[in-house]
Order: sequence, then C-alpha cells, then structure tokens
Amino acid sequence: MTETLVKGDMARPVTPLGILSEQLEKIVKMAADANIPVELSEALKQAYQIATGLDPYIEEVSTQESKALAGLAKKTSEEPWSKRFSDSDTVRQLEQEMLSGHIEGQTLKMFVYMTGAKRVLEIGMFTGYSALAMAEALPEDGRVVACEVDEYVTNFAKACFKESPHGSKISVEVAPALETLRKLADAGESFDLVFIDADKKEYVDYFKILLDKGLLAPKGFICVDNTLLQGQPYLPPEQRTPNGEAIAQFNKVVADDPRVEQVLLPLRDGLTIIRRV
Ligand SMILES: C[S@@+](CC[C@H](N)C(=O)[O-])C[C@H]1O[C@@H](n2cnc3c(N)ncnc32)[C@H](O)[C@@H]1O
Repeated sequence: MTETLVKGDMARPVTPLGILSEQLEKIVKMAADANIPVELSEALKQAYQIATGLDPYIEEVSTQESKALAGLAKKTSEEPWSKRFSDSDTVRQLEQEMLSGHIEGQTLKMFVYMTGAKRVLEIGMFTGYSALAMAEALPEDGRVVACEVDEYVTNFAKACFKESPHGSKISVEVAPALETLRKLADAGESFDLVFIDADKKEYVDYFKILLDKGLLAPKGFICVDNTLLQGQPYLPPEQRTPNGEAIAQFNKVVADDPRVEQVLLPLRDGLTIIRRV
C-alpha cells in the first residue's frame, strides 16, 4: 500500500516515502512479468515491504487522534475541492493532501507539551487539522492564532472547531499571511511555537519576519512543514517544480543563518525544527 490520504477523488502519494513506495510497487509488478533471478525478485519484495509497511506501523503504535480530529480529516477528504475552486468558492486550488494528518498532528501536539508553549502561531491553516491538534495540547488559557487567506476553508475549519472543546482556543486571521505577520509584529505579539505551512515561495519571508520582528519569543521554536517536498530539494535541480526550488532555497537560507540551529526530520514530507541560538 502506498501512502495516500484516506479516500476521495485522486488521492495521491505526497511524501518521499509515499512516492518511493509507489515506484517500488511498479517495479515489483514489472519484475513479476520479467524473467529475473529469484534473489533479485526476493530483494525487491523485501524493499517493497519495508517501505510500504513503515507508515501503517507508525500509525498503529502511535496514540490515536481525537474524535474531532478524525472527523475533520474525514470531512476534508470528502469535500470536492476541485469543484469548489472551479465554482470560485475558494481563491486557489486546495486539495485533501494539504492536510497534515495523524502522525504530524500528534508530533506537533508533543512539541506543545514538551515546550510548554502557551502562544502558538500557525501560518497556513487549511481545514484546521494542525491548528486543532496543537490546541488540544494547550492549557485552558493557551491560544492558537491561525493565518489563512481563504474564506471558504476558514468557515469549513471553524465549523469543525465547534465539534471540539479545544476549538475555542483558536482564532483565525483571514488575510495574506505576510500582512497578518506584519500586523501581529506591530501589535507587539510574540509566540512560543510557530508552525509554517502556507505558500512555499514565501517561506523565506515568513522566516525572516519571525526572527527580525520579534514574533518568535526568545526561547521559541519554529516548525516548518514540507521541507523535503516530495524529495525535490535533493533531486537534480532540473527535476524540481517551482515549489521544490523554493524549498531548496529556504533550506539553504536556514542552514546559512548563524542566528539559528535546526534539524530536518524525515517525518511525512519533512519537518524542520528551528530555534534561535
Ligand atoms: C498545506 S495547507 C495547510 C495545512 C494545515 N496546516 C494542516 O495541517 O492541515 C496550506 C494553506 O495555506 C493557505 N495559504 C497559502 N498561501 C497563503 C498566504 N499567502 N497567506 C495565508 N494563507 C495561505 C492555503 O489557502 C492553504 O489552506
């Protein structure tokens, strides 16, 4: 089984491991029709099993998501996103694969618990999975400020937040994220934990504003999603999409910035954790 998200039209692999598993599946099928040595066939099968078994196993032994999060993920997978865009309900083409999901959500929850964060900023909310996951780990007086540019998906998320006792900890700023970040900085706000997950081409700008304008609290952490972007940053540059190129540049900017230390975790599509030194 390759890593795809729940169900819905056109669910597709969106992580390096998911894509690798899909490729291995094709190779195993081709090998079955070819006259190859038994040893090669066995080695291929084992590589396929190791790759495709990893995500289901991690899911199986990690704490299950809450009912509210499971409901939100299901509702997101059932939404006809292409139609919403062609009907001009959404300002851009959104897709179910944007949702971070169980393991990343559980990881973000753990980060909130581990850091004792009280003020969380999310840049790129979509239907609210990661925002709600982090809210679940916050104390009663904790707060998530979520930046989202799309009105339709904001209303979708707000309806889901009502299904959770933690939804009231989330407030949404509906505007281009850079505008919201400048507004929050001007208001003197700062955050213990920031999750960047919006426009890949703006990642460098988000990162710089967070550090330059004091939005990141002195002992705060930034988590950045999709920093492996389907393997593109480490593939030959001619194979990269514009988003892949943007992420490759972002990763280099962070690596070259002496103000921070960071680690890129191979979780899902890549999650980089950054702190100020
Ligand atoms: C990958 S999704 C976020 C997924 C979400 N964090 C989750 O875990 O389910 C990216 C979201 O960022 C929003 N977005 C993209 N560009 C933006 C911008 N410039 N300002 C604010 N939101 C933006 C998109 O509308 C989309 O909903």
